[in-house]
Amino acid sequence: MKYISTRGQAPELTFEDAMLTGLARDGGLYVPAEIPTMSKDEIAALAGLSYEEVAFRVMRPFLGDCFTDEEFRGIIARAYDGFGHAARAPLVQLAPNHFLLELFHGPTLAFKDFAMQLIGQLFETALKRRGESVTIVGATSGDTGSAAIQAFGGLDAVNVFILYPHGRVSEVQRRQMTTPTDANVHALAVDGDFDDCQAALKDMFNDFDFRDEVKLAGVNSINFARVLAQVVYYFTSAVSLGAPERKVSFTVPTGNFGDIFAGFIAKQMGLPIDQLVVATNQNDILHRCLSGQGYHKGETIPSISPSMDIQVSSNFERALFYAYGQDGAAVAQLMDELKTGGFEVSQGAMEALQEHYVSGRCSEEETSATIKSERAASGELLCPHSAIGVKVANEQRDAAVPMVTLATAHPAKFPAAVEEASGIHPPLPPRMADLYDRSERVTRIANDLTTLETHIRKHIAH
Ligand SMILES: Cc1ncc(COP(=O)(O)O)c(C=O)c1O
Ligand SMILES: N[C@@H](CCOP(=O)(O)O)C(=O)O
Repeated sequence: MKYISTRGQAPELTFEDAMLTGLARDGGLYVPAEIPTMSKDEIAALAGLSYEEVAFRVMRPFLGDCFTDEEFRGIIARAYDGFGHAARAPLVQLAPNHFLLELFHGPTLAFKDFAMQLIGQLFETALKRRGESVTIVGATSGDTGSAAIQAFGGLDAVNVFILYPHGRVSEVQRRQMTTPTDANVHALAVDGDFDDCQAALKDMFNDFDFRDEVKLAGVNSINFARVLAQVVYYFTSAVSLGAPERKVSFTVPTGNFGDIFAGFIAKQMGLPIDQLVVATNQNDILHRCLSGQGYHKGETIPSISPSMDIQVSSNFERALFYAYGQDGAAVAQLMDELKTGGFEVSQGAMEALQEHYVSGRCSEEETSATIKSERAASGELLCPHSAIGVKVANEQRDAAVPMVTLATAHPAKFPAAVEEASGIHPPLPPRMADLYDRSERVTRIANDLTTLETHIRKHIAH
């Protein structure tokens, strides 16, 4: 099993090397050279299995011979052991044929834990075997950072630096990043927005001297292992609703396009997915693009769903790669045009995108109204991101096909917005009830590559 870059100019790597490499050296993202498939019988056989067993069967073919079966089973078991729900990703019914997939029962209360807990264990196993260490730098709009700090905090072979946009994450998200006491994790509050943080991260990967000196690694969804772990819950939920005999649709609150792209991978593997619905907030570049208006950056407007305040959606590059028939040169050209503002999608590629994805947008008012109305209708208290999913799903869905909307975070991560909309203050789970009492450790830092790299070098050394 080999991994290739979306820009076609980087060396082909094994799963483990691609995982430890992060961004490809040509600036692209790694994808499997061929997507493994599962037969109808293999999918049907997943019914009734534990989340961990489904995870093993779905992900195993992507790993090649990098990990033994025994190693991989142990990794999966440890990854999901700390989840607060026996089903890991339970489905609840909102309305006839509309279901919510609760992805917020992990240690930091967001879907990121599904992948981050797994890759924490994968990194630890691989690095120990190799006798190597790495420097992880991550960019976050709030949830990736807290999940990474939780998963990698205290591990011997990694230093972790998380760049988050100063003043643009919720207080719970910030505290989850700034209160852990492990000496190997560092929260950096960058003067800028999430796109600035993600651009700085990619610039570090493209600065080969720095990259090689600090042994840079990435745990954002630029890392295919992150996406792979998220494929699993498409299978568990679809199978519990009757797949492979029955088609199932999914609506995904979307920002960096990693979660919905995991749905695309599940579909390519053979899972009978009808619609994959991209739900955006007011930062709706993806919705505009999928509606045929080209991909053009605008200003990021802060919203009550801050984790989705994104303009440059990293994994959209992977979607474009497949839409352009795996033409790395065409993707490289589009990404060059993006540096100066945006690009148009060719007619053929647009048709290919629209074959797989539909989209919708949700305004701030509609987000709040959905939190309120869904609480009244089904009793479910949604976080703002999940509310965006529910609103767009209701607009797009075919009543005859089961729709699964992904609930990507716990409402307690965004208490102000949820309380304002519903009048209900969502409490933090007991295990983190003292979050507001813990002291914070954070460095405020300029959005400047040299400053960031200097800071990282200095703190690795110490
Ligand atoms: C709570 C929440 N919902 C949705 C998203 C969007 O997911 P993706 O970036 O994979 O599109 C994010 C951030 O990525 C998030 O943190
Ligand atoms: N919403 C994300 C943004 C980064 O996404 P990733 O999937 O590429 O890590 C966040 O919470 O940080």
